[in-house]
Amino acid sequence: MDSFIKIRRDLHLIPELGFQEFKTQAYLLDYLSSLDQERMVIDTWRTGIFVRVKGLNSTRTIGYRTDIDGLPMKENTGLEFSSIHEGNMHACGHDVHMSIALGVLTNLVNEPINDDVVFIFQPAEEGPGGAEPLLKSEEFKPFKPDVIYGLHIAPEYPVGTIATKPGMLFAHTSELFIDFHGLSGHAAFPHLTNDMIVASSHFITQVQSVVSRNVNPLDSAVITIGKITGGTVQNVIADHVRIEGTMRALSEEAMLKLKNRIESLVNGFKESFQCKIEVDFGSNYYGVINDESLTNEFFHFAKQYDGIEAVLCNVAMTGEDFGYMTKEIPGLMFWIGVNSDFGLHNQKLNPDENVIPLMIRFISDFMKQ
Ligand SMILES: CC(=O)N[C@@H](CCC[C@H](N)C(=O)O)C(=O)O
Repeated sequence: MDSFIKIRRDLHLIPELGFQEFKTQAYLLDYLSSLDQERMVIDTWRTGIFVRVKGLNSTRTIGYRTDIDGLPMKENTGLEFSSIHEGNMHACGHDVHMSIALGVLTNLVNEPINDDVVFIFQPAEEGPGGAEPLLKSEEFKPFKPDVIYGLHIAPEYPVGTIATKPGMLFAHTSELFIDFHGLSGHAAFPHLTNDMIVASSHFITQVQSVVSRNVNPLDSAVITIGKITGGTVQNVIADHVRIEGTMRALSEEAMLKLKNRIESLVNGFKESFQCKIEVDFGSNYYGVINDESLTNEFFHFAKQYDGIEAVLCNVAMTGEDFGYMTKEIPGLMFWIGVNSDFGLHNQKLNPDENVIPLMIRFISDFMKQ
């Protein structure tokens, strides 16, 4: 088996949530210790790692970022190397991202190019967001690159396809947590209680009209509620419901509109349901905006590369805190096809591992050119 497919499987076994990637960090550091130390400068930041691979005659520093965290989801792939961390899964491909990063890094240590290349193993992409604090950290300062690249697996494309576009690739995002507090009591005496299941259900229905009625139809946005918790038993009225979701928008104005409308809806609901409601917008990611000239140069290279099909894609409503990096540093993110019947954040996501050696070769060659 290809050694980087083996690494992907090892990492797939041990998915960890944001800022708890201790075993993952230890695994990565252990692998790095097996390479020629003369060529590398390594530092850690929380559960992340920075590695500078020294070039032969460097005039600039190229950055390459991979995310390293998993999701709080139970895996259902049936794979022999399924997660041994019950309730956590690499369901967004960060195991594949890491193994590709290690492969490219290894190639550049063994066959250095002129420029320095900084590899960023970034924690907490799925939440609460590692990129923003990482960029502000003291540890990052000596590693800051002049340009930055990152990739993301795309289940819907075949292996060998690369998709990206200049300008906005991923949306602005904001998490959404809302707690409804009422009064519990006997199911038979609703008039003596304040039922938060009824209040929150109305809210969930009404919040959908924010996108359809308040956002300019030419300016896309999404509000998704992914989790509801509340109540204790079928015949007790619930005094607390928590809804958890995420909002996506293609402009900062539209995101502000979503937040303002939610605040006003909440104020109305407090009045109409006579309850206490707390809103928390959690972590917010800036949209991923690809640098035009880096994208064109990359596209030009990919178009003539044997075994790669480069396609222009549409902007996606996915979020990525790589957006904080492209805000500060000219950068490019691209999708890589992994041909899975099940999509991102699905319990059965099963990327085709042939993408790993192919992308290691392609990205190493891109850096070498
Ligand atoms: C690529 C991808 O799937 N990213 C995540 C980022 C989540 C950000 C945050 N936790 C949120 O839910 O808003 C995504 O869900 O798009």
